[in-house]
Amino acid sequence: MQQIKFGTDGWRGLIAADFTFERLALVAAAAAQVLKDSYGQDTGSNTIIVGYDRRFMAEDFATKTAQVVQAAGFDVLLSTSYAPTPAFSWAAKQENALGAFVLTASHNPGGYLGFKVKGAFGGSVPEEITQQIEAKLAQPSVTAQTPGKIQTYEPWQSYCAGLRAKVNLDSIKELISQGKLTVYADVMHGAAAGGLEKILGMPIEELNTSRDPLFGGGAPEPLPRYLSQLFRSIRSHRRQPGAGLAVGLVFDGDSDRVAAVDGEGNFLSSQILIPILIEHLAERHHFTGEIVKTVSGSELIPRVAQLYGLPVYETPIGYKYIADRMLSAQVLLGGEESGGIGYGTHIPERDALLSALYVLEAIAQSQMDLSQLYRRLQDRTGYNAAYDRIDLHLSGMDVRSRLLEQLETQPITEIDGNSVIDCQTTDGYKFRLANDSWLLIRFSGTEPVLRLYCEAPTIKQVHQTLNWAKDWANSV
Ligand SMILES: O=P(O)(O)OC[C@H]1O[C@H](O)[C@H](O)[C@@H](O)[C@@H]1O
Repeated sequence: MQQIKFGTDGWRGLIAADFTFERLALVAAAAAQVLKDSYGQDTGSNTIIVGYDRRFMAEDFATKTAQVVQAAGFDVLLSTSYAPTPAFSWAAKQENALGAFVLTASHNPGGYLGFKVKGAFGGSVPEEITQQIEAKLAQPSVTAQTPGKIQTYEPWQSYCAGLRAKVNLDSIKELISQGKLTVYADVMHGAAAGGLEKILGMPIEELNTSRDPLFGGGAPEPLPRYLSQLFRSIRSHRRQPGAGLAVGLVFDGDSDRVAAVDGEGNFLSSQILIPILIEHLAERHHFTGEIVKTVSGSELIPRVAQLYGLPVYETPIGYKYIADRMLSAQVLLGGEESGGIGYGTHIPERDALLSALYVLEAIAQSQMDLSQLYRRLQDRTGYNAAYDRIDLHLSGMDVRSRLLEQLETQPITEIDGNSVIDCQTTDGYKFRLANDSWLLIRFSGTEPVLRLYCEAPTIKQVHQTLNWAKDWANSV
């Protein structure tokens, strides 16, 4: 059995092996107490929201959580259905609660469940708080003399109303109802199911809608290898005579990560969506504020920010760092490579449905396909680059130590024949190369993998550099 440890966002574990009712009870009781100590004074609240996604027995684990939290003397608002994680972060803030516990393992495969802790401010709690929770696990749980109350909570209504208020839905709905735009939403069997239709109030083409706790044998992660049905749908749309614009929007298992497929059938990760969204929000909404990116974010992000005179702030990888910045500075948008994008107009939290709505608004108001919007940005900035990432599975912690030692003691000065001109160590090792490219070598904080990220002028160069890095890692 693995030790209970909070990773980049929450505690995750294999159902029945690590993630059991018994261990969940310990974590929930400790986390409730820590939320009270951290946010009790400011909120004057004694309430915790408990939400869940569509994973195997997620609602049962949520009910167990609610019972434990109630027994510890807290009032609970227990969700009446699955909903996106950001809906529960939103609820924590709207209901002036101490925070929210969300039973979700996000984009991980079906064998996993997890416990995310959101604070009263409406986002993931910082590391100090998860460390306090871990420290409390060793102490015996307190049972209050007077248990709290459990009430039910409908999570969609307030959340959808909040999102509707942020976008011009009419322009989107008009285009859809005139047959000029077809919207495909791949909800990957996850918690975004039904979301866009609820917000738009009209049918769209939703894929992988059914609840499938095994996620079709894959994982609910917005990566091209899991999106074959979406690619097929867009291809067959293109073959229809007089087909209008089309877009595929992709949501991970708990709807905090987003990706898209353009009308030409190209996959657009958040590396491309973030620049498109910055342009849209700065150009058409006239929003200002800082752009927050992580070290793995595309170089196109600062180039587009520069077009609008927007300052850029860079953090290590993990949305918690972006959320922290959103709490202390005026941020327009904070986004990361893995698909999480959040907005200063909303909560300090990634929100895939809001991102999808802004993408739809950009298409509706420009009447352009995402591929055209991307190409135009490349022209405007003069920056054309390709990007990819590979994850290498590590056989054990000793491999990790060996690689780290190698990186520290034998600095890399040349990569596949290109000299290294700079090495940044904010998070992992980021090498800038003489041929206008960069390679980031970094250990994941959530899985036993070494991540290799690369951006270079052509996809061929990207793959050459990644192959070099793979060989380097395998040779150590
Ligand atoms: O690369 P990793 O350390 O595995 O992190 C990958 C991702 O994990 C979680 O989903 C975090 O909430 C994200 O902020 C982070 O980007």
